[in-house]
Amino acid sequence: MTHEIAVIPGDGIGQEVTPAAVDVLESLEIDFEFVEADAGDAVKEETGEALPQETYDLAASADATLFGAAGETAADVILPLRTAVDSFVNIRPAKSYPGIDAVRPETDLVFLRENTEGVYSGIEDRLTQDVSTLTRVVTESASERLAEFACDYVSGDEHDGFTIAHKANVMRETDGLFRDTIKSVADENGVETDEVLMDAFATRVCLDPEQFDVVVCPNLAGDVLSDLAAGLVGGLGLLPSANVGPERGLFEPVHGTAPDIAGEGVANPAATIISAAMLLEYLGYDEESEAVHAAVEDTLENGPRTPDLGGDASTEDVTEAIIERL
Ligand SMILES: NC(=O)C1=CN([C@@H]2O[C@H](COP(=O)(O)OP(=O)(O)OC[C@H]3O[C@@H](n4cnc5c(N)ncnc54)[C@H](O)[C@@H]3O)[C@@H](O)[C@H]2O)C=CC1
Ligand SMILES: CC(C)CC(=O)C(=O)O
Repeated sequence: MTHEIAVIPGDGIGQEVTPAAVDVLESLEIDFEFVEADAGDAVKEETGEALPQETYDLAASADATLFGAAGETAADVILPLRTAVDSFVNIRPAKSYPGIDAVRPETDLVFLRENTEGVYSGIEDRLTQDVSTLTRVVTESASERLAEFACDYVSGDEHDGFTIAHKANVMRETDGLFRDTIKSVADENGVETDEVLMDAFATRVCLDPEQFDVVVCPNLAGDVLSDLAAGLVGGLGLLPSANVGPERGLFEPVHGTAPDIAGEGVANPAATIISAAMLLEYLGYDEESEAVHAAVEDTLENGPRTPDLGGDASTEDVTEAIIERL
């Protein structure tokens, strides 16, 4: 069966790391049909639209989407694309790798980030010159859907329940509803949970990441805390993500367009290639997914490495090394 994969490189290093991940997927003998589409700052400059309707429609109908990054228009691109695939959870693993210089080499975390609401709902107003407001939306139904996914995710021997990170001591109604709903679904499913205030989490995870495993968070907290975890493991070039919906998924590195290195051919492709491994797993290619993870891990450990990891290799060198190992 052919799977249609939408490929949306976007801007900056998205144009470098996305083709690298497609090369890796193409090197596997899987019947994928890749369809490329535009989104981001460059297409907005040309056409006036950051997310052309045909790109949205492609993501909404493809079996899976591989996305790179968008620049200033990121919110106008990635948020609707996440909606296009009905992805209610953003899975963000943050782990350190042997051979990589990391602040906390013992880190092995997975963030399950609520992906549809919170402060990302886009309800913002400028009431007067002096006053602007933002409405934060939290629903029981979205929290339940995330909790059910989290319960499923931790079933099996690998995990002992999950941690809920929130700020319900201040945002009593919104984070209170989030925390209470998730806890109640977990209790019904016999899944163990603990909870932590997200500010305390930020300190504790830096001091001792091993006390955490799977962390369920509201949307913005998941974004910020996973970037923080990137700092513990060696940088944003290592953090992949999967936006998962019931029928489709969108896979993207956590990083942005990296304007400081864009165009130099030295962006670390690991985050996007690991995102492609998550895409393979989502579509049921478990063996191929494991092989890609293993090839990336071996390359990270033994080189070549891009400059962000202390090496002097190019994006292309690293991609070729991963493909050779495959
Ligand atoms: N999902 C998306 O499309 C996102 C887009 N952005 C956009 O990207 C632009 C730049 O944002 P920044 O805050 O600078 O974040 P960024 O993630 O683009 O870069 C932060 C730092 O990490 C480094 N970095 C990131 N990815 C790397 C990689 N693969 N290899 C080596 N080094 C890497 C960059 O060189 C930079 O020093 C902004 O316009 C922002 O709106 C930011 C985050 C996510
Ligand atoms: C620029 C944002 C819309 C992208 C981002 O950082 C995220 O939500 O993952």
